[in-house]
Amino acid sequence: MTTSSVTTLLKTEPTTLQVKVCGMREPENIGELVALQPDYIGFIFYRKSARYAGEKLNPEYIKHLPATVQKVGVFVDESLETILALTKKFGLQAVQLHGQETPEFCKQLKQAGFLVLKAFALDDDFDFKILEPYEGTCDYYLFDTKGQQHGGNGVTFNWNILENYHLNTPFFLSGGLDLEHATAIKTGRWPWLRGIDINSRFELEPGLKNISKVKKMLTAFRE
Ligand SMILES: O=C(O)c1ccccc1NCC(=O)[C@H](O)[C@H](O)COP(=O)(O)O
Repeated sequence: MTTSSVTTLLKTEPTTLQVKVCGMREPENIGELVALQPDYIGFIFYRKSARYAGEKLNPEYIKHLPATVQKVGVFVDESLETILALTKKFGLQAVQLHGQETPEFCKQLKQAGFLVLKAFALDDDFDFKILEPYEGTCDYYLFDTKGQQHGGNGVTFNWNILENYHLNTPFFLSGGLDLEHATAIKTGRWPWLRGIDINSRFELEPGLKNISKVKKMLTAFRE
């Protein structure tokens, strides 16, 4: 098989979209979510977030969640030292970076064995060229909506901008996703889309998810 046919295969082969549920912190709520077997569960370690999980999480409880769900720590311009300490404390397999983290920083975490999602805040003027130095330094990009907060703004961006995506790193779609978007996302207009990230549109209050609503989204992506 030639390099170009491998590339074509990789870009067009249908894949099941993965689902990440972000902003969890209440033990019972976490237990109910994990029972639904999402692909990823996200804990926010950014103090200014309304979903900051930090001290609320019991490290032993989080460490021993079933291995079927990958645990993601969400950080904003945090030091490498702190990220490494928190991943160890809570047994996290993945890190999601929502600040101005450099390609070198992402690479260090990837080389340390973590799955790395680098988030970018998109608006209509976003230039995907700025992602070029990040190629090969992270596992996924996470395309979120540019807003007042570093994340969790609850607003979608104009997905038409994704037509300009020209790189080779698969990405997660994020930013204000709700049940009503499931069909449009699944129609698969974006060859490099590998998953979705849901958060505030599935909350009863910040940090507490509406489990039956999350279940509907998971079902929509698995049928
Ligand atoms: O959710 C937050 O409060 C948050 C704060 C700072 C950095 C990241 C944050 N969330 C990260 C996520 O992965 C969210 O799911 C993503 O931003 C989308 O959130 P939403 O627009 O509420 O669906």
